[in-house]
Amino acid sequence: MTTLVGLVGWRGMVGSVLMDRMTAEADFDLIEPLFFSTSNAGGAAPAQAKNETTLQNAFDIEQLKRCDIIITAQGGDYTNEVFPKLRAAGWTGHWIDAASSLRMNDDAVIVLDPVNMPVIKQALSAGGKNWVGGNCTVSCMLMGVGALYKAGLVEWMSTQTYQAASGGGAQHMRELLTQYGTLNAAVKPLLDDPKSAILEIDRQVIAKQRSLSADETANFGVPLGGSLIPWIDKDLGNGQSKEEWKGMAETNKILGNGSAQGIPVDGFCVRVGAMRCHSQALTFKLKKDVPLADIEAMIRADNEWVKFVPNTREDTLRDLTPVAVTGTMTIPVGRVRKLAMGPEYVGAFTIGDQLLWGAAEPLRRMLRILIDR
Ligand SMILES: NC(=O)C1=CN([C@@H]2O[C@H](COP(=O)(O)OP(=O)(O)OC[C@H]3O[C@@H](n4cnc5c(N)ncnc54)[C@H](OP(=O)(O)O)[C@@H]3O)[C@@H](O)[C@H]2O)C=CC1
Ligand SMILES: N[C@@H](CC(=O)OP(=O)(O)O)C(=O)O
Repeated sequence: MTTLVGLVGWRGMVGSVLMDRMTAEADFDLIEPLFFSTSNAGGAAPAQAKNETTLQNAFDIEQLKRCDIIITAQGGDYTNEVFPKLRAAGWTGHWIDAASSLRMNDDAVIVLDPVNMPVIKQALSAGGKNWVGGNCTVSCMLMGVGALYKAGLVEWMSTQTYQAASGGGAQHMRELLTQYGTLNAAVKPLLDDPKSAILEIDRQVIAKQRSLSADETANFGVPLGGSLIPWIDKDLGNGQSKEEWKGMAETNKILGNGSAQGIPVDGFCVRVGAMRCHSQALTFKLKKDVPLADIEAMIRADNEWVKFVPNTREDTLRDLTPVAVTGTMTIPVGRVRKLAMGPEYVGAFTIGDQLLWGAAEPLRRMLRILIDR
């Protein structure tokens, strides 16, 4: 019998990327999809529908209960509301989720199978049913440099992130572009005049940034275009942002090290004016002095998506930017070099499309793991 797979959140940003990937990989050939909506129940399901061509109400527990597997990119509020009701109603199917709500629950696995297939398999054989995608920066980082963790070489890691507007969602991307447009328009006559003074342009830009309307900063709270914001997600009250906290908690959970202790991972998470793709500068303290050639070989051999970028200006400019990576499954790792602090200190820079490896792809692959069993 064909597996009935409920899809919730399929038209959102993560959901659309998921749909594209499922279509590209012919996943729909293997399942009977049942599409849900929080806003358009009774409407027409997308073209990938087969027998079930009407959108179901995403809050209808009876309809959800029909599914063998539910895959959701609808968001944390939806998960918080529906998941407990569904389990309380006796549903024993597999729940695959992009939201962070259930991530740290003991009965949930953070799925990133190229990195933690053994953890997934162990949970599967123990009857695990809850599968959650990791935080985008964590997943992309581990896809790039997971080899060093797997080899047991990492004593600690510090990460400084440069996270794109898309991490906040569609409205954040629109807001960033609107701000860039407003700033450009404010100085267009001066820009068009090659003889105009750059400091006058700068003065007018900063004046415009500081006077942007509330509408133009409704999502980020402050201007991002031509600026940056060194805080992402909630304030934990101990000086750390929640995004920064996830670095250590999720890395160790993904690796099966447990969340309370494990390898120290910490740093600063920063929103920058990139459209899509999260970038990060990594500092490793390794447990021993490992030759750079060995580090390169380990990173290159880890998985089929990682791309080692030689540490030259030319290679970096060509292959190690969000513009180069957006929309691709490639995870480049470059700028790998020993740092001045000593031979065990290694620096690296990596980028990942946070809508692909950072969100949709680990979910899609978990679906395939369940179907292909
Ligand atoms: N953005 C990111 O980089 C990442 C996001 N995630 C997580 O994934 C989840 C979903 O995030 P994201 O995809 O950004 O959320 P979106 O806001 O893009 O989509 C969520 C839902 O909003 C509804 N919606 C309302 N208006 C529109 C519209 N105009 N176009 C499309 N959908 C609309 C849709 O529900 P309906 O069809 O029912 O109306 C849709 O499923 C969140 O939990 C997020 O934390 C995880 C990792 C990375
Ligand atoms: N917090 C990420 C996006 C995200 O959705 O993360 P999480 O899945 O951990 O809530 C960002 O803003 O870039």
